[in-house]
Amino acid sequence: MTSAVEDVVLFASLGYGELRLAKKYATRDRLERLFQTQGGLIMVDSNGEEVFPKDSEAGDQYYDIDSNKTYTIVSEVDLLSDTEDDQDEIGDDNVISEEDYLEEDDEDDESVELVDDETTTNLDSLSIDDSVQLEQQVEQQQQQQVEQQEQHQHTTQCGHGHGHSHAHAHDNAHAHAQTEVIPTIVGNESQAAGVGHHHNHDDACSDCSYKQRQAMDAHQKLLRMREERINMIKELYQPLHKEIFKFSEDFLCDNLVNAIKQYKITNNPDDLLKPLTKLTDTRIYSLQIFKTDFCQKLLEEIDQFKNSGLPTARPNSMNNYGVILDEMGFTGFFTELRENYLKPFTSVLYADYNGAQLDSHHAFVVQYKIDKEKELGFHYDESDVTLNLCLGKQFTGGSLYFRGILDKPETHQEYFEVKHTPGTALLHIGVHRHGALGITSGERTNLIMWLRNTGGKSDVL
Ligand SMILES: O=C(O)CCC(=O)C(=O)O
Ligand SMILES: [Fe+2]
Repeated sequence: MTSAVEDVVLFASLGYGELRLAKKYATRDRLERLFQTQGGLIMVDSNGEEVFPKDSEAGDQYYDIDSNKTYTIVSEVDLLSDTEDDQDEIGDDNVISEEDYLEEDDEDDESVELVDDETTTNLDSLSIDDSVQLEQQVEQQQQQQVEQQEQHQHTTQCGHGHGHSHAHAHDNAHAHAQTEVIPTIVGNESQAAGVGHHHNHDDACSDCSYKQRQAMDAHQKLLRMREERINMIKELYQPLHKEIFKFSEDFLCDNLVNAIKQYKITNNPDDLLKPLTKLTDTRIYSLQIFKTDFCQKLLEEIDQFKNSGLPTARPNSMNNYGVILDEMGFTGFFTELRENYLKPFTSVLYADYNGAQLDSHHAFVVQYKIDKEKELGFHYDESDVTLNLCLGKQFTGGSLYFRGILDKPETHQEYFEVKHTPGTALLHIGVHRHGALGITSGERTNLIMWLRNTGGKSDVL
């Protein structure tokens, strides 16, 4: 079942995220389903040349592609319908511009206007009959992306690339400067496709503009893409530690479980909060959640999953090498953790940030390696409350830093650094602005849960 890591190919779609997938799974049929390319799929290599599938004896159509390279997947339907204007609209929610941000600061105005810095995709002149033109357009697109990435790296030195982070998000965290900086909101697929904040969007569809409907179509497509990945993983993944997929209280630290039990009897918040350490007045807390044995097994399971070559989407718009635990089959596990073991704490600590009304989560791991991605730029999360738990392995550096809560300007001068230690979790407000410093050796894997209130909407990405 395991395939060497070098068999993995990166498939980038225009506007619908990226997937890592082993070559052996990259059949035309599979890719059409994974990318929901209605009307046909066009694959283009990094030189802008179209790659055509070849029939195999078994009847599948494979591509002659190289491991560790990136190929762009284009849907013929998207080529026909996308326009530059539509793409301009996409990504509007992702970033706070410097001007707006400073204006907000100067005027002490709570409302932040969001503007678009996202790479725009100019596809309106494409015709599927004209493959030469297509190649040129995709090549141009790729070139633009490379340039944007370089620009981003020069301005932020955070090296995330892939056009989802933003050139305006200056990362001067290392300087510990007292000057104000601009965080990026880090989202997941919906952010990448520009349909972020859909859970706040009311359902008055008859009032929706054409562009809003398009964003909702994009959201539906992302949901179908996720469903395809989950189905494929369910069908083909062979777990290493089957037992950890089913939640058990035995995985949890005793004093966490005991505190919750005691609180249920006494209803005294002091009993509940005993296992927590308050780190700042801005409400960052640390606690132990899982026993070491569970953390170890989860790390091994993540390695097993990555080596399987099954489809792996980026866990958020800024980290390239993590995995989404929900897609691996852990949704039930984390729902139980959220409802029965985290919500008691978030209800008491973060009632003013929907802590008592959490009904959804996005659970994933971020990974940093010295020779790949070392750090995470300055941002805030697409969550109400975030849990950040260090699983391991061995590393130096990689501390998390916090610089005030987005909607509380009086806290913006904060600079607080926390060293990650395996087994320890942090709880913080989602819009508490933060980033991760570069690791200086080894490998770091953290489990992140973005905890949210969606108002009962189940189709949140
Ligand atoms: O690297 C970390 O520990 C932070 C990750 C994080 O902030 C995020 O994924 O939102
Ligand atoms: Fe974060």
